[in-house]
Amino acid sequence: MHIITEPLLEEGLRILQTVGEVKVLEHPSQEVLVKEIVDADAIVVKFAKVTRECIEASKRLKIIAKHGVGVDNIDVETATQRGIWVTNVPSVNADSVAEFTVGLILAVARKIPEGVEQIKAGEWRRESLLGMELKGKCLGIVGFGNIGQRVARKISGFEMRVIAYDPYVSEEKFLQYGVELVDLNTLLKEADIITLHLPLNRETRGLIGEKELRIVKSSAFLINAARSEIVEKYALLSALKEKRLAGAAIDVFDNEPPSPDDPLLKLPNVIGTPHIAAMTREVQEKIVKTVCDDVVRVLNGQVPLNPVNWVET
Ligand SMILES: NC(=O)C1=CN([C@@H]2O[C@H](COP(=O)(O)OP(=O)(O)OC[C@H]3O[C@@H](n4cnc5c(N)ncnc54)[C@H](O)[C@@H]3O)[C@@H](O)[C@H]2O)C=CC1
Ligand SMILES: O=C(O)CCC(=O)C(=O)O
Repeated sequence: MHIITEPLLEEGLRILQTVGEVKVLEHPSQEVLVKEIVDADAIVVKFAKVTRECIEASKRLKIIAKHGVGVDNIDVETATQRGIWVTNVPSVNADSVAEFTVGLILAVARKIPEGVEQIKAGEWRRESLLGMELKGKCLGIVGFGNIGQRVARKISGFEMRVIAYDPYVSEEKFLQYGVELVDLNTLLKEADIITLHLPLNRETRGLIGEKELRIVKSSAFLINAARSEIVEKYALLSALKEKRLAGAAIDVFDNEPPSPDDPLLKLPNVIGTPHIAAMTREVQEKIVKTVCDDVVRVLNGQVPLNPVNWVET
């Protein structure tokens, strides 16, 4: 039996049904997931948390397949210890996320959502919507992997200076994209727009905190379409309230969906979107096939094509 924790395109169900019965749980609580995972051979997961408790409750689990890139909602360490494959779908959504990031940059720098709100409310207060031109400004990309590199490529027509920080990518890669490699402090100091494209893990949780937000220009904007917890929420709130940061565009929240009372969403200089950077028809159709194909491979005794862990034999 395989479990799916959120609704899946029909094509995915069809592929999974070739190797067994499929049970769709719609956004299960931890309690339900711990119970349902006991007899599952495979689990396909979008946002549900596959914790140590879940993994330890499972008796037959062979693969936890992430419908996306970031595996921060899966306890990969415990899965690895127990010989369970964890897979993801790298790079397939990178172009859509990069396109969306460019959209967020334009939206926040040019106050597009506020303009839309004004005109729908029958208002015409153009002077309150003075934006920032991108030409000649500096874009700072933190995390220069699949998405970060595509953001650099897609923004090139805007004639910005592009700098990036990523301690794990070779210098040649930055040269190839015409991007300056800098350290994090330099990036925070010099960027007019800072955009995050790195995974959430022990090293990156809270990477952008009080100290870092005190370095940024007060005219700068922060874009977060990576993971919320990379930025310390209360440090960000203070920076925005005290106008030490001009604005932020955020696609990811610590509790999704966020409460309508989330203090970040109450701020006029914050744009929020409901985790939709990868939500294009093209991406969703490709992801579902890749994620389910790896489930089939593992249940047929083969090695998956997109493992994020390894299993000692
Ligand atoms: N909002 C959304 O819908 C989506 C969000 N994401 C998030 O974006 C993240 C990045 O995705 P990809 O670019 O596809 O992943 P990727 O693995 O291709 O690139 C991530 C880059 O971050 C770098 N990195 C790791 N630790 C770092 C650190 N401490 N400082 C600076 N750089 C660091 C890595 O070296 C790598 O080059 C994902 O992990 C996921 O959390 C991904 C897809 C959709
Ligand atoms: O759109 C989705 O399903 C999740 C995208 C995401 O956050 C990821 O790929 O890590």
